[in-house]
Amino acid sequence: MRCSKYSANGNDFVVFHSDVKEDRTELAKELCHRQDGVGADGLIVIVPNSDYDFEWQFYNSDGSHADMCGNGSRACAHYAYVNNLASSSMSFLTGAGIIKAEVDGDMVLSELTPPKILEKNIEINGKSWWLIDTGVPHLVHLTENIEEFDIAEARELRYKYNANVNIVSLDGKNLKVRTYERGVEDETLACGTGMAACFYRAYTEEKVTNNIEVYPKSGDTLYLGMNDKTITFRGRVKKTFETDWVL
Ligand SMILES: N[C@H](CCC[C@H](N)C(=O)O)C(=O)O
Repeated sequence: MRCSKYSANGNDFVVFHSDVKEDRTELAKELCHRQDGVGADGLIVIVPNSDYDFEWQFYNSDGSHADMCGNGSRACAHYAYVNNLASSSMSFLTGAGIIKAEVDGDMVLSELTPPKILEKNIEINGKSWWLIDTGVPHLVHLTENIEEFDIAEARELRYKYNANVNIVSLDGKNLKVRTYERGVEDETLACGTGMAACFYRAYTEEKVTNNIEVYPKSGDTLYLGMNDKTITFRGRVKKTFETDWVL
């Protein structure tokens, strides 16, 4: 069975496809373990679907299921295309709904599900958070200093709101984002739905225009824009390893 490792701007995933949709919680924990396994932030398994190009199963590295993963959707689309599971333009079923993706070489664009502002102005310790759903829940705080990311505070908020936790700062007309990811239980080098939530808050508050660049912890460049009601998310993905692995 083909099994690939992808990095989507530092957010990394093990990806394979199977005819069988089954619980892979334990496999996700094993494969994602940084020392005893392949090492990744998540596991993506592509399975057949009668209505769309395919369906996916997404697991965080702790084995928890998540409905959506922005970076994972781009890695998954690239894997599906290069393994002839879909054409370069595809639609696939996730826990958050249908995701459309377009593969152009190593650049992949995902159209995320319509963002939803769940709560505004959650005042905690002098910070004002918005809770935004971009396929999974994200707390977003607009900061002056992106270097000041209090991981302990982020971890506390992650459990209190069962959400990923992001800080975002303006960088000219673009944005810098840092994310503490639920299910990885640490800061990751990039979080796609997190960048989308940060973009959506800044855009809603008219602090940025449409179609901007967003720079995650890895320093890579991602491109985000509003397309009527959905957020488009584009950037490079890199296949870092591949094996015809016997499961
Ligand atoms: N950890 C997230 C899922 C992965 C999100 C992130 N990797 C992305 O690129 O959107 C959660 O459990 O809500």
